[in-house]
Amino acid sequence: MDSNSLLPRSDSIQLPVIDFSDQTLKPGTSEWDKVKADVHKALEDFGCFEAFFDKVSTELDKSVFKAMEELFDLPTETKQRNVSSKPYHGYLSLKFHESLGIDDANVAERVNDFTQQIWPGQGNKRISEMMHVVSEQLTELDVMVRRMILESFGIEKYIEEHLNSTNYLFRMIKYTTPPTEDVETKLCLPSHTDKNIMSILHQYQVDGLEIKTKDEKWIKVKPSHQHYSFIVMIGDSMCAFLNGRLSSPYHRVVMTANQTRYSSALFSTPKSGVIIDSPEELIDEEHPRMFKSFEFNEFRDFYNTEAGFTAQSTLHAFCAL
Ligand SMILES: O=C(O)CCC(=O)C(=O)O
Ligand SMILES: [Fe+2]
Repeated sequence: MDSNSLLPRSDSIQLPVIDFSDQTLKPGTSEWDKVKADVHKALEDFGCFEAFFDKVSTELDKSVFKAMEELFDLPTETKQRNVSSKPYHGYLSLKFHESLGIDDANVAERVNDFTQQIWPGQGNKRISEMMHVVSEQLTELDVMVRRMILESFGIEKYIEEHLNSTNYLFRMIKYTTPPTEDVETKLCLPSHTDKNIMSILHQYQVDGLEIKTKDEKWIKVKPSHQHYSFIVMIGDSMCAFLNGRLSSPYHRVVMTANQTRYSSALFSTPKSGVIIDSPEELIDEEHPRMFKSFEFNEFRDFYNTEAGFTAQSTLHAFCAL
């Protein structure tokens, strides 16, 4: 892996690749500042990038994949025990995908609560431990990227408050290909922006993720099919916090291969009660305030209404001034 990389692979619309594998990558070093500049540029251009992060070992990656197969192979009634008081946090089954969620996935007891839901009374120590470890490791990537973003906007003083304002949801997703020859209708997950702060996506061998570029073109994301490859993406809450200086990209999942696709996502999400408000440093004549301040649950509740769900941009419809 090339630590200096911001590589458009193969052609000009490939997502930038940024390497976070260097163990010595620490705030204050020249390497950190270089990666930070790459992160800022990639997020300005695409709202996302591919990260190389080899802290997640190939063994762990394989085990997580096997555990996901094992979990999704369980009877529907068993999976339905994964309930949550928060929307989109428990078991969901839609036409061409189903997902399971672990809230506070970087906290060992909470991951244990998840396996206790699935296997009441006994849990599953092996799966709890691996899901906890992978979530903890990805949390480090989330923290590095968010630290770099705030530094790159000169708002370092908010870093600790910002990092403490979120928790982590780990979601596992299984997709099946719609039985049709028509690529257009092979849409497994419709176009959306993520509502949270940041998302770290990982897929297991089968492609399908597409991103809409600023000039409204859908591009297929072709991550390098390696255990250390992740797509890091801005969510609406980060866009609002940054007064729109970085945008959350529209993305969707379209599958053409007749295969089952597994993916996982670590979502940093504002904690209940946290008010998302742009710092005054990001508001000036050239950048007038774009969004009202809001509490995340209100925003998510709006998304669950007809108006919120069908809006061209839920964020703009909810809190444009
Ligand atoms: O499966 C993927 O690659 C994308 C998942 C996604 O966009 C989501 O869960 O919000
Ligand atoms: Fe998404």
